[in-house]
This record gives sequence, C-alpha cells and structure tokens, in this order.
Amino acid sequence: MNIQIAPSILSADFACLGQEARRMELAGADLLHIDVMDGHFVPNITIGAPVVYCLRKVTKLPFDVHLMISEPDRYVDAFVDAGANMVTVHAECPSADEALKQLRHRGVKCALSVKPGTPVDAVYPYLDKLDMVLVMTVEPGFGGQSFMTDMLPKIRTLRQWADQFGLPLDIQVDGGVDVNTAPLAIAAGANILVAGTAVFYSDDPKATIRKLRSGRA
Ligand SMILES: O=C(CO)[C@@H](O)[C@H](O)COP(=O)(O)O
Ligand SMILES: [Fe+2]
Repeated sequence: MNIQIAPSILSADFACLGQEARRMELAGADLLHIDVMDGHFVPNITIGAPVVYCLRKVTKLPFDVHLMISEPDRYVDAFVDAGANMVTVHAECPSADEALKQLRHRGVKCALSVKPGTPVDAVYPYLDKLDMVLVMTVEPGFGGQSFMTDMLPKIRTLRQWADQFGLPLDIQVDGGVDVNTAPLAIAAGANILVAGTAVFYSDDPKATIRKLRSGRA
C-alpha cells in the first residue's frame, strides 16, 4: 500500500508558518495537515481560512484541512476558497452531513472523522460518498499526546469495509503517530499518517518521514 505522510502544522512554529510549510515540503511530506479548532468543539483555538490562504502561496503541498469546529457547514466554502484540497469534518457535528454535501459540490476531497469515543459505525452510512475516514487516536485539541492503541480495531474495520465494498477509501490516523506507533496503524490498514510532534520536533524530518512511511519501527 502507498503510505502518505501528513505533517500537522499544529506542532510548527506559528511565528514562521510559511517557512515551516516549506521545510515539510523539502523533507518529503505528501500533504500538509492543517488543524482548525474553534475553542468550542475542542478546548483550543488555532487558525482560520485567511492563514490557509496565505500558506497556499508558499507551498505546492496539498492541504489536508482537519476541521475541529462545531459548525463546519458555515466554513467549508471559506476553506475551499482559501486553497484546501481535502477537508475533514467530524461525525459528531450535527451539520456534518450538510458540510459533506457542500464539499462534494465544490469538488474537493471530503472526509469524516471519529473521536475516540465515537463508534466507527457512525461513518458507515456515508462510506460510498467519502474519500477518506480519519480515525482520531487521541482526544482532539492538542498535539503531543499518546497514541491510543485501542483505536486500532476501528482502522481494521474500516479497511475490511473498504475491501468488502471495493471502495477506494483512504484511512487516515491522527494523534500520537511516531516511528513506534506508525507500524501499528499501517498494519491495521491506515494509509495516511498525520504526525505533528514526531516530524516537526525531529532533528532530521526527512529521515523521520521516510521511517514513518516504511512502516518499520
Ligand atoms: O488533530 C490533531 C489534534 O487534535 C492532530 O493533528 C495533532 O496535531 C497531532 O499531533 P501529534 O499527536 O502528532 O503531536
Ligand atoms: Fe489533526
């Protein structure tokens, strides 16, 4: 399976985000994961569409926007206009369905995410309409937390459903991914790994990205 690595800019130096994005591009990242938090869906606040718009000018990396906001339907257009290539909304949000419809209408890749406490069954009705499912392996809100291995069965179930129905579904894992936990996620069936701390704080991000992609500890 082709494994893609998406460094999460939540762990970047926000004083020089443009340089940080370029640093990840040069290190061989496949995507740039952009965590958007509203202080309501999660207890943290990060960035909005204007920052995405500015970043779009400095890197060619596809933007993988992870919306941790309570009303994603209100902001989908702004993030697509700003340059998002794929957008993830949370299954726990009442307007997730509407946001997915808007994303499909705009022609960008769309994904649903489940928090650790949300059963993976929540995404089942949407499977054939999704490009990706994001399995959170930490409680969303902050970087630098430990990978929850009890989320691995969700990844296995998703891969089994994708195989069973012949769906070209990407399975992304986010939270606590490092060189030790990446092989577990890949073995379970994940093919896109988000990594914040592990890549941004690495002395050699290029080597770390290569190692994460290899699936070997
Ligand atoms: O969405 C989130 C956190 O809510 C993530 O994307 C984190 O930013 C990942 O950071 P690490 O756990 O890899 O440090
Ligand atoms: Fe994220």
